Amino acid sequence: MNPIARAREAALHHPAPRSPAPAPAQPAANTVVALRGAAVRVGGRTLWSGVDLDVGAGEFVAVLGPNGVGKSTLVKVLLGVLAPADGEVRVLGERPGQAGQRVGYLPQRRSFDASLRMRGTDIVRLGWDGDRWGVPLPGRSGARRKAAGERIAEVIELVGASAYANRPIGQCSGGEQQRLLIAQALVRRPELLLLDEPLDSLDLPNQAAVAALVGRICREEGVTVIMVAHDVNPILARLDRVVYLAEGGAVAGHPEQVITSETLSRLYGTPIEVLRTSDGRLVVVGQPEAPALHTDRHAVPGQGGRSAAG
Ligand SMILES: Nc1ncnc2c1ncn2[C@@H]1O[C@H](COP(=O)(O)OP(=O)(O)OP(=O)(O)O)[C@@H](O)[C@H]1O
Repeated sequence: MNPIARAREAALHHPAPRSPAPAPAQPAANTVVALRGAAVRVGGRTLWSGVDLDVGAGEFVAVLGPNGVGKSTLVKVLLGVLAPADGEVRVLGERPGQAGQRVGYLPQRRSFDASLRMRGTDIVRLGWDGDRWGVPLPGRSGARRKAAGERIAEVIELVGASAYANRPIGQCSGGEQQRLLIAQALVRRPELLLLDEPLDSLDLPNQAAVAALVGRICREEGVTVIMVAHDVNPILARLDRVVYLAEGGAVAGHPEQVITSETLSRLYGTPIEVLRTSDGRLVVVGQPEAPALHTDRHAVPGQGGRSAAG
């Protein structure tokens, strides 16, 4: 039986699993993110439900799925910006939004006007004291300023941005801007870093460079990373696990186990084919779009499904 026929057979006869395996009742001690039976609703529509997920300390996890399935919305739930409609969500042992600076966040791509005079260091500094702009610091403000300056320089060095950090941000390339924004998210030494499509809009060399940087931050700095990704390939070799979201739930596990024709066909209830190119890249064919009107900034005109995993 060919892969499509096998997938169709599996999709017809085995309903999509709501979770990859029976979840433990309580998260393990080193669990950074835990979801139990979580569901999310926006605009009166349930995006996903019955999601069980554990992310352990120091893991590098990608959140994948078709456009509009609710990947960014998962990040908003973890940030505490949006309450889950059902189930339980814990971030660093607390309710979402309660862990403060222990969580760093890089939103979906922002572009800077070429004429913006703010320097890279100013952008990084916003991550340190952006919430206190204009408010004089009480007491030992000189010592605090010095500590802030040292940490900002340290994190700029960490992301390899020292050479251009004093340049106006609008004159930095997309990859340089992204490194500085990652530095901004890291400046308060978060234990968990939430990155929403940080590789989007970057050319291939910059995707590889930023992927390597995030992998290094995870391995060497011990930061747990959850990255929403449109294409898994640039980070595939560095990932501990992937989470594929679907309307009916989620599947999490090692990329080799999850990104398969059988698993994705079962999850989405429709035949999906996963192909591996000669250079090891994964290509997902036939992945459905979310069942709602959605402005699809990733769509390629004339294609029925995505041509890259994610
Ligand atoms: N506040 C809101 N009110 C109504 N609908 C919303 C709201 N926020 C998000 N949505 C919708 O929810 C769906 C999921 O959005 P989300 O941005 O999480 O998807 P995504 O998987 O990250 O998509 P993409 O890959 O295109 O970035 C989309 O259809 C979006 O239009």
